[in-house]
Amino acid sequence: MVKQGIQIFARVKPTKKPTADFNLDCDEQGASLNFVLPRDLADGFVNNKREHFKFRFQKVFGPNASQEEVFEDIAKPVAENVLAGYNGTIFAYGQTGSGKTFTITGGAEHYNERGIIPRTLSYLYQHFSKNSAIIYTTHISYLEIYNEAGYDLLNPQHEASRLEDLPRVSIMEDPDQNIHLKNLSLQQSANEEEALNLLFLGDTNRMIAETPMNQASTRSHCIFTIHLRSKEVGSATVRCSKLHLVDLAGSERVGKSGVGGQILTEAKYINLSLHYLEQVIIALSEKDRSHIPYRNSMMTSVLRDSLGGNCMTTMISTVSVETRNVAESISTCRFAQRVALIKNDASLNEEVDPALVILRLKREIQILKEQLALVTGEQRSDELTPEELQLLEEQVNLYLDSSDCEVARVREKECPLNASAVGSSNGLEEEDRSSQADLQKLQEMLKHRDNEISILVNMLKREKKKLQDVTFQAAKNTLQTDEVIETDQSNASTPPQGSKTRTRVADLSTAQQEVFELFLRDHEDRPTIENNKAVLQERFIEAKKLGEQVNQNRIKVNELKMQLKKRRKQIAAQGIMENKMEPEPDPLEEKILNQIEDEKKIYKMSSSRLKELKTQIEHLQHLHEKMKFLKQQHTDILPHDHRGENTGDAQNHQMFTRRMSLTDEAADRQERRPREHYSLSSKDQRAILSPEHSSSSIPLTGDKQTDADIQAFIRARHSLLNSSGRVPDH
Ligand SMILES: Nc1ncnc2c1ncn2[C@@H]1O[C@H](COP(=O)(O)OP(=O)(O)OP(=O)(O)O)[C@@H](O)[C@H]1O
Repeated sequence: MVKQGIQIFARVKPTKKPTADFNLDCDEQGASLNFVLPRDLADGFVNNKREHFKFRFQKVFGPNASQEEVFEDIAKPVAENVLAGYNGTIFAYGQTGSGKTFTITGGAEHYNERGIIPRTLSYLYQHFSKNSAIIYTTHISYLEIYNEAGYDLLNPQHEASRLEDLPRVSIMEDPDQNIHLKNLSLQQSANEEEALNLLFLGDTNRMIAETPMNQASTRSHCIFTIHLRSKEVGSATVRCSKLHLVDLAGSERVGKSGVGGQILTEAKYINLSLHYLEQVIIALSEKDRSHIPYRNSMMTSVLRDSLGGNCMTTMISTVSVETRNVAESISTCRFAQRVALIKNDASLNEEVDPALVILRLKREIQILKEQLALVTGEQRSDELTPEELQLLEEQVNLYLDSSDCEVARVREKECPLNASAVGSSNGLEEEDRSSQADLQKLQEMLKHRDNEISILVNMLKREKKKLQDVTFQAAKNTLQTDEVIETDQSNASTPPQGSKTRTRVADLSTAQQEVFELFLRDHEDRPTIENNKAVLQERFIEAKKLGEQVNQNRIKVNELKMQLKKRRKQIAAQGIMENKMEPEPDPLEEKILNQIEDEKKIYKMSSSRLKELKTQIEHLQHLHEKMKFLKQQHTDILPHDHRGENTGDAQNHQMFTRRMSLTDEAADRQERRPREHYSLSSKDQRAILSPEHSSSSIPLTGDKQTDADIQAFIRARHSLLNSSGRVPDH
């Protein structure tokens, strides 16, 4: 709020006639207007009439001051305040013919004679066009107060008609003592041209008459008002201000005006209303005056804000320095001095856009209705519209995204126990996510192992079949050999070649037996593999169950969390409704929190068991890897064994040797197996297979290719044993 006295200015009308003695003094504080009245000899030599008069103003405009100068110094600052959102008033006061209309509206002859109204309009519209960031709306009203009656000068239907035909304006007052003018039209003007047209229309309708002192005397008070509404783009705040530009009727005394008839009546009314104006001014300038008689006249009622109210007001005293008008001029200056004592309280007229306020209130009502329904448990009977559904979805997402931390913080302040529960449930979520990933990994691993096991079982089946074939072939060979022996025994002369053959047959028979034993032993591995497979399946089933359990836990915890949020919302809404500052402990909320804790315990147990299972499954996987490697070795050898079947004794022996090495390794792997059934002692085998052992000591077949194979096998075996840290005994 700005506390400001009414600014007073004086303007001296130029004159061609001889003038009274007056001068203007200017200093830093303003200017003063000095009058020197000549001593009237008719009053006698001895009289105490005052001869010197000095009046101070903000500024005094001499006879040569231009309209532009007056506008710049008086109207422009007021217009700027109006643009900033303050109310403003400029009123001209002076006797008839002193230049009030010339100053406010301007002369009719030259463009340069444009007065304050057209110049202010021009200034405002120029400002609007320069500031595109602010939206301005301008309305104009033009009120004439003639003989204490108000008329709307801007009614387009009554253009150039008689004053009586103009709409009558009446004053209404609301309980807050705000004045409203009924029937006064507000005409919107989008640009300067439209505003000037309105000014011209109003001026045409004004009551003008010829008086002895002014050929075109305005016989009424006229108030031209610019209503300004400004709003920054994107802002909800609106500024509304008014600028009253007032041209008062002449303030001369009736006796001096030299009029009669209707003009005399007018003069009386003018004098009366100016008298009331003076009374208001005196009342306002006096301290501790409780009652200000604004209601005495229409003019003071309308200008109520401008005089001692929410307005920045400026008065222009128009004076004539012609000798015959000096007394009136002094009277005008005296009046101005009193006006200068009045202090106004101008405040920024800012308000929130009513349309936006309505929108906001509607939203608030909707939210409150929803909260009420939530608290009272009232159900909506109608279905939600798609817009409502979308809005709800957005709100829920927004709440879930942003409110967790906020809620946690708020709850932490309210109850540390709750905060820890929320925090722990967040931790639970993280654990849950990592366990889910573990579970998935384990499931994949189990699937993989399962496939491997079935491949191994198939391989074992194939091997079994092949060994059966080999056994069958060996039995067949034995039968044939027996036949040969029998034939040899029946011959008296047995060549040395025959005894050699028998020895070979005996060797072959032993090799076949070893192969058979190997088959049996390999066959014995099957239960181990089957057992491992069964254990793996068991673990898999358990892991699957636990996975489901963990999932159930997670769903349950989420449900409980939703319940918790909903409950807290209800409690908060209830608190708002009942205006409770502190939230009371809620048993239901406690119950939900306990349930969350229980679920958390179950979850932790399941989670740790899943970890155990993971270790076990990894161990089993390791065993299977080992078995897979051994079986792979076995499978690689088998094709050579088959070659042995076809190529005779040497290949059979090679097969035997390889089988021996395999058996040896299998024996080491499976310590539980008895070694007695080997046809060669373990020591003998090692001696044979040791790399240090000279190649000549290894029983060779005589076939170059086969012998090379045997040597390569021995080297490979040795390097394998070395890499696994098992160096054979020497
Ligand atoms: N400063 C000025 N410069 C030139 N001419 C002026 C000046 N002031 C007034 N006049 C002229 O004096 C005449 C009377 O002025 P004006 O009509 O403005 O007086 P007024 O105070 O409005 O009188 P009324 O109260 O009777 O309406 C007009 O012809 C106007 O052009």
